[in-house]
Amino acid sequence: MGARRPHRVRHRPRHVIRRPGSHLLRSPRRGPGPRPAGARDDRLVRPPRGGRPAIDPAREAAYEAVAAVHRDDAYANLVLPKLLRDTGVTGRDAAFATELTYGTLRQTGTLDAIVAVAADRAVERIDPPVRDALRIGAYQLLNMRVGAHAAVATTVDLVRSLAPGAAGFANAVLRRVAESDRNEWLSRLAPADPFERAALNHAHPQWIVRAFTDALGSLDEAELALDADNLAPPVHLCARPGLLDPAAFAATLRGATVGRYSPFTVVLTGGGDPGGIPAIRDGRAHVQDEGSQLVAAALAAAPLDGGSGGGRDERWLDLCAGPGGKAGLLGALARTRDAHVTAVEVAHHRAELVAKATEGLPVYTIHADGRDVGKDTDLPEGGFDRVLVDAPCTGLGALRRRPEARWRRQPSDLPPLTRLQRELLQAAFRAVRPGGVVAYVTCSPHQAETEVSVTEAARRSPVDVDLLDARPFLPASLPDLGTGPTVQLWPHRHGTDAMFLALLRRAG
Ligand SMILES: C[S@@+](CC[C@H](N)C(=O)[O-])C[C@H]1O[C@@H](n2cnc3c(N)ncnc32)[C@H](O)[C@@H]1O
Repeated sequence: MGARRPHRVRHRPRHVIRRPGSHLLRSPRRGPGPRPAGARDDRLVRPPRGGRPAIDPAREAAYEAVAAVHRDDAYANLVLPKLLRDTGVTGRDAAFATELTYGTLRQTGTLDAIVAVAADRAVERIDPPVRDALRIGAYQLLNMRVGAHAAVATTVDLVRSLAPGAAGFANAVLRRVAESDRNEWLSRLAPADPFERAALNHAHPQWIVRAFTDALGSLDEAELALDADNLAPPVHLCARPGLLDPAAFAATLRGATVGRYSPFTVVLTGGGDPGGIPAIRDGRAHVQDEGSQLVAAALAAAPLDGGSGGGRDERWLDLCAGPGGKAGLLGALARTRDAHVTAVEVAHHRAELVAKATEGLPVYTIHADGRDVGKDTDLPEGGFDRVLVDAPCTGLGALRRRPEARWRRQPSDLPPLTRLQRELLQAAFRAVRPGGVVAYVTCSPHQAETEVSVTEAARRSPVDVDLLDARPFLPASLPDLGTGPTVQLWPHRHGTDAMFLALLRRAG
C-alpha cells in the first residue's frame, strides 16, 4: 500500500516529534474478578516472628497500594504491579491483591460510611494508615468471600504493624462491621434522598450520580451505568486497519474474540500482558477501548463537501493526541487512503508517547498548543480536511478503568476543563477547511463537557458549522444510539467506555 509521505514539520526546539526509537504503548493491566463465592482464604498471616505479626504479602501489597493512592496521589494501576513484582506476589495471590486494591478504591465512599458508623466517628478523625487498613478489612468482610475471622485477624495484625496502639480499636470496629452483611448495612444507612442512596449503594460521589442521570434521563438507568463502573473491564485491542486482520489476530490469542461492533476490535478475555503480544510490539495493533475506536473511525467515515478544499481528503489533524491511541488508528486509516495525520499534544512527555505509538504510520507529532491554530505555521487556518478534538475532560466515562478516579475528581474540575474544551473546539473550526469535518469527542458523559461544550463552541465559532447526525457513521449494529445528532456510548449499553461524539461540518 503506497503510503504517501507526510508533509514535513518545521524543526523548532519545542517540536519533539519525529520518530524516536521504538517504544511500546502499554496499557494498565486490569484486575481479575472477585474471588469465587465460598472460596477459602489461604492467605492468613504467617505465624508471628519475634513477637511482631508478619502480614501476608498479598494483603500488604494491597495496603501499600491503597495507602500510596491516598497519601501520594499515586495511580493504583501503576503502583500495584510494581509492588507485586517487588514482593514476588504472583498467581492467585496477585489476583487477590488486585481485587482487594481495586475493589477497596472503588468502594471507598461506601466503606467509609460503614466504618464511620462502626467506629462511631467520622473517618477523617481516624489516622490515615489505620483508616486505609480498616477500608481494606471492611472490603474483605463486605465485598469478598473472606471469612470474618481471617479478615479481622489479618487487618488487626496489619494495624498493629502500622500503629500498635490502634490494634484494639481496629479489632472493635471490624467486629462491628462484621455483624451485618453489605445489604444489611446499606439498608440500615439508606438515605431518604434517592441520589444520595444511589451514591451509597453504587459507591460513587453524588455529583457523578446526578451527571449520569442527567445524561441518561433516568436514575434507574444511571444505576446500571454506576454498577458497570464497578466491574473490571476487558482489555480491548485495535488491529490496525491495513496492517492486521482482527479475526486472524484473535485466533492467535488465548480466549480472544473479535469486538462486538468495531471492525478493528479484538477483546482479550484470557488475561496476560498485552505488551507482550508481538503485533503490539511491532505496531500492527494497540490497546484501545472499543468506544474510542468507534468514534475515531466515525471521523474517517463522515463524507466531506468539496467546498474550497476541492474534494481534497488528505490532511487530517488530531488536536489533542496524547498518548496516541486515536492517532494510531487514524494514522493506520490514513495510510490506507493516502492521507496523513498531524498529531498535536501540549504535554512534552505525552507528545513523545504519541510519536512512539504512531511509529511507521504517516503521522507527524507536534509538541504545541492546539489552540494556536492560525498562529503556528504547522497549524494553518483552513488547512485540514478532517480534525479530531479528543478533548481533555473529567474522564467520568472511563471510571471502570481507574478505580480511584471517581473520588479524586471534583465538580470544581469542570469550569477550567469546559473552557479549554470550547477553546480547542473553536480552534478546530478554524483549522478545518470549508466542507471539512470536525469530530468532538470526550470520554465523559457529563453534559457540561458534551452537549454544552459543543453548543457553546459552535455559538462562538468564527466560521459557520453544521452539526451532522453522527449515528450513520457508526456500525449499524450498535444499539441504543438515541435520537441523535450526537452519540453517547455507555459501558452498560455497549460494553465500551462512555465516549461522546459530535460531528460538525464547516459550511462550504
Ligand atoms: C483525552 S486526552 C487525548 C487522548 C488521545 N486522543 C488518545 O486517544 O490517546 C487529551 C489530551 O489533550 C492534551 N491537551 C490538553 N490541552 C491541550 C492543548 N491546549 N493543546 C493540545 N493538547 C492538549 C492532554 O495533555 C491530553 O494528552
